[in-house]
Amino acid sequence: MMAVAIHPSVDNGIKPAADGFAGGTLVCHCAQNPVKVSIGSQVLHNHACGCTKCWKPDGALFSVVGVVPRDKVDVTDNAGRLKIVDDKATIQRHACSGCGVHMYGRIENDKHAFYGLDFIHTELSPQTGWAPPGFAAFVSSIIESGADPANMGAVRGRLKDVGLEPYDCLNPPLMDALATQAAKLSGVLKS
Ligand SMILES: N[C@@H](CCC(=O)N[C@@H](CSCO)C(=O)NCC(=O)O)C(=O)O
Ligand SMILES: [Zn+2]
Ligand SMILES: [Zn+2]
Repeated sequence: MMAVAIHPSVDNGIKPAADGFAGGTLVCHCAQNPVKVSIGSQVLHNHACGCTKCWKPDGALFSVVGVVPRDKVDVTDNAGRLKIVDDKATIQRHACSGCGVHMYGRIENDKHAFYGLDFIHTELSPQTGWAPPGFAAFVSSIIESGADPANMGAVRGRLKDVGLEPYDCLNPPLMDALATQAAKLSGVLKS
């Protein structure tokens, strides 16, 4: 049986991070005058994401998305074409209105555990050396985009085979960070 396709950067062999790698340029898919975003940091918490909101390349079941400090994100070319996909979402995804690619996602709520971090897709960069995805998040959510529920065993099996532990939310460290922030905001945990 053919292996389940997850995402091109996973299916074609996950490439390791390069020591000392400190960023690159994200380029949208427009053939002319692409939007370009300069990233001055290695990516953190990179993961495969099955949610309905993260940008996926054509034919992929998952996106690959990670975070960088928002002050390391600089739109250098054609910023005027960026539009916010859903300004009510926690993560405001700035997409190219020409090709639809999401260039960065920003959290504007300064009480959010991940405030200060922008979400990016490193596959948009010609540079190599980005930290690869380390786990798979929101795996069950691919069903919301039309994936066959009967195929979930095969999908989770394939993710495990390539070393991406499947979770139906985020991984334990990130879920702990969200819960810690909730406990601090409610006063249960003194900060
Ligand atoms: N089942 C929903 C889940 C969507 C969801 O909660 N996505 C997460 C992860 S995105 C990157 O890891 C999230 O934090 N979303 C906030 C937002 O998207 O603004 C679905 O699939 O839609
Ligand atoms: Zn574009
Ligand atoms: Zn997502």
